[in-house]
Amino acid sequence: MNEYVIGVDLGTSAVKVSAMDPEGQIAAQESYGYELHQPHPGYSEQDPRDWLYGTTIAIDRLILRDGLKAEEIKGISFSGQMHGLVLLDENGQVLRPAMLWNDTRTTKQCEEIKEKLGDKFIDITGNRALEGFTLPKLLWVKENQPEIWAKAKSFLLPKDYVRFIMTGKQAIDYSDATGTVLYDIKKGTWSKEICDAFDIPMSMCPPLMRSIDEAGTVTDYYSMFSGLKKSTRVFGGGGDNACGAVGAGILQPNMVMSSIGTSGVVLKYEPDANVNYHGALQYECHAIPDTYYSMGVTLAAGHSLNWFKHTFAADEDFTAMVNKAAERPLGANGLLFTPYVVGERTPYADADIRGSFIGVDSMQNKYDFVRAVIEGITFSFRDILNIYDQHGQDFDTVVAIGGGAKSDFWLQLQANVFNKKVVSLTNEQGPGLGAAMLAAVGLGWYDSLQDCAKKFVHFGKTYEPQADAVAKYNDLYKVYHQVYDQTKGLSHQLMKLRNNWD
Ligand SMILES: Nc1ncnc2c1ncn2[C@@H]1O[C@H](COP(=O)(O)OP(=O)(O)O)[C@@H](O)[C@H]1O
Ligand SMILES: O=C(CO)[C@@H](O)[C@H](O)COP(=O)(O)O
Repeated sequence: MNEYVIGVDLGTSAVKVSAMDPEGQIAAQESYGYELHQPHPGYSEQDPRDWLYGTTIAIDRLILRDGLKAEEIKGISFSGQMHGLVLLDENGQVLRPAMLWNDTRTTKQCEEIKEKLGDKFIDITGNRALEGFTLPKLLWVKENQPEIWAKAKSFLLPKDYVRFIMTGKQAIDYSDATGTVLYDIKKGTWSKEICDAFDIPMSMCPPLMRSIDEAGTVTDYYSMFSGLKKSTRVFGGGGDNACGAVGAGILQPNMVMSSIGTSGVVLKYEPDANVNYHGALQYECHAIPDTYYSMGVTLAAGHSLNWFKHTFAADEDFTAMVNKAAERPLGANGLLFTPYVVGERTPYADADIRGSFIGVDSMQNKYDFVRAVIEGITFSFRDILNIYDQHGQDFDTVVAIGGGAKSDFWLQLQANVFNKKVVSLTNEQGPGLGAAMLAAVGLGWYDSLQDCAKKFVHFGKTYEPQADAVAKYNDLYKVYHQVYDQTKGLSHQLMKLRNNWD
């Protein structure tokens, strides 16, 4: 009989499920998309039931369309969009739409946290309080929706909610727990000091577990409507960036990951909890037991390109559009784009900054704009790489993952903008591969994630920096780097007007 694990990648635009065999071969993949709701500037919400239905339909398709037998599915694990708040009542019912990682309505709550705990907050959590994180969202609900807060008994993060419905048990893994900023990264427990400071009952924080540990098996109820066997073992899983790093083989400090999904991430493996970036980068527990990672986040990486396409090139094929942009000259005929279309996180934690096109010229065409968007997103990653440089962190290889790594042109562009060797993966599935690896190790198919990576992770093409392009991008980046400071005041004024007129 064949045996498979399923990696569920619960992303922002869609859920993708990948069935893998013990040799690391993909047996089948399915996905299911869902809506993102942005009812006001800064708001970003999804209905947790959409994640549940999407995941169940995608798994069903593995069985019904792709011919996997339910009894062959031995284990499931998850990669989830991080930080999103799913608030539950005493019966485990969802109390309001989930507030997502790119929801930036919580600036006031972040300031309150900073005022109350200052640098101590960074010492405890390894992070600054930023709008996207879970604690500020809890405080926002407490302040603005007291009738909902009164009913709230626990919270979960997105993938934990899906796992809860599958297994009937509430839990959160360490990698996602760090992203709540309610977690003491050095002690490895929920922080009583932070819960007490903001009057969050510790009983709301779910039990903690390791990413490779078993959370339970499939309940009668979920088995009945999903078609999965009750014996299928369900493992903790991790935040999407931790899983992305596992699936990209980022298992040692000389490698970094660059991920272009809805968000953009530059991530570095860290062996212990003591490296101090003073909150300039996020610091999180890894999905690999007892290790960590640091990262910087561009809030709208793929999202900027998606926005542009939906708004100005809705009928075009994505790949064809990117290929036409590749034919435009380097620097897009003098057009520069900053990808702050939903605000920014790293290096500028600024919910009110907005994007700009600088250098618009009547001789440019649509594909110059596409090229400028792609170049601008990549420059925002260089802003993050600068922080590593400033802290004396060196590395030689960038492993590229995410939707953006589907394009040869964008991979070469990354090598040229970063002036580093960029490596792609042969089976680019993003964090879903990492999630499947967590289940494979949880089942005991491998002793460790490092062992599993030898079979599951395959590096593909290498993109070397091209000297001429590197020099030109260095010059362009110097201009890009000034745009934030020079547009900040204007963006803030516009946001104020918008809010007043709302
Ligand atoms: N063919 C392509 N070439 C370049 N970029 C692409 C291509 N297809 C998708 N993308 C980008 O990848 C992003 C989706 O990446 P993905 O890793 O699937 O996101 P998420 O996990 O956040 O849902 C899209 O926002 C889009 O900008
Ligand atoms: O907020 C973060 C990391 O801190 C994001 O990376 C989210 O985890 C969402 O990721 P994608 O949907 O882009 O994969």
